[in-house]
Amino acid sequence: MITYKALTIAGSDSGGGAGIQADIKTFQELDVFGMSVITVLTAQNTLGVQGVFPQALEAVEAQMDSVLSDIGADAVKTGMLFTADIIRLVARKLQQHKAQNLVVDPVMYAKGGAQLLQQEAMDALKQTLLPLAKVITPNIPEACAILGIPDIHNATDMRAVAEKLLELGPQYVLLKGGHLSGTQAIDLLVAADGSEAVSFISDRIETPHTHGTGCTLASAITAELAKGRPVNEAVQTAKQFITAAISHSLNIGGGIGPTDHGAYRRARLHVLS
Ligand SMILES: Nc1ncnc2c1ncn2[C@@H]1O[C@H](COP(=O)(O)OP(=O)(O)OP(=O)(O)O)[C@@H](O)[C@H]1O
Ligand SMILES: Cc1ncc(COP(=O)(O)O)c(N)n1
Repeated sequence: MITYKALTIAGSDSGGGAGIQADIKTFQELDVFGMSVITVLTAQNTLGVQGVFPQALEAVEAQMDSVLSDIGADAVKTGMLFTADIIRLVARKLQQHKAQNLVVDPVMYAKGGAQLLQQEAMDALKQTLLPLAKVITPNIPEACAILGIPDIHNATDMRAVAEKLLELGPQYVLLKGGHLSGTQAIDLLVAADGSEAVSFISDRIETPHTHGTGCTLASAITAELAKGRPVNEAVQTAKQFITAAISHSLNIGGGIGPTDHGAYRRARLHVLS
């Protein structure tokens, strides 16, 4: 029986691999009831982003009020928010509804390069949303953009970048190393309470089909936090989930294909049977 509830506040990806669609699939696969607040509609496929249509602020506010005033959420994730006004509204409503277990994925660019956060929205992200987060999950280019520093290119520099991000107020920073080269995909978790940094390491899978990996990882963390798991355990399960999904990524469409959100469950069923 599903008893835990998670909410994603993000953009819709018509292609189904990232955004709201990836998040809801991930919640379902991890046995958590999924709900959504759609901030932006994107016309998107494996080839790129063909259109970006921000929703009216009233529409975003009404969705948040509907869900949080009645059903509530054990954990909340934010993804593509696009404008400073949407970010400020979302932050205000999350505080008003006393949202718990907030995971902020500071989405800035799609894999194909399309801009998913307006340049002038960076200050709003830093000042209003990041301080509310339990966990933030930047990739390396996003982390460096937030800090206003040049991109880093090796895993040893990740610790300093992640710790600098803690100064912006989140309780944990999970810095994703998917954009580095090398035979391993290394993510680093650091905590504001001073506990030991932890690395989550998997073999790097050779595939171009990684559309939506960041969304999927963050929503898997959110699902596990909704169940009451500690952050370390939530990230560990999420890393297993995304590694399985990338291992079975889908060569559909003519560009960067999505991952298989069902792979983690199927692997576990296989082991259990
Ligand atoms: N080729 C790969 N093989 C194995 N794991 C990977 C690979 N690429 C990314 N990952 C893992 O996938 C997760 C997402 O990392 P990534 O750095 O790709 O995020 P992202 O760039 O934010 O994703 P997106 O662009 O989809 O938002 C991390 O756990 C990362 O280590
Ligand atoms: C609506 C939406 N949210 C997030 C992403 C990032 O995912 P990716 O970088 O894998 O394209 C995206 N492409 N679309």
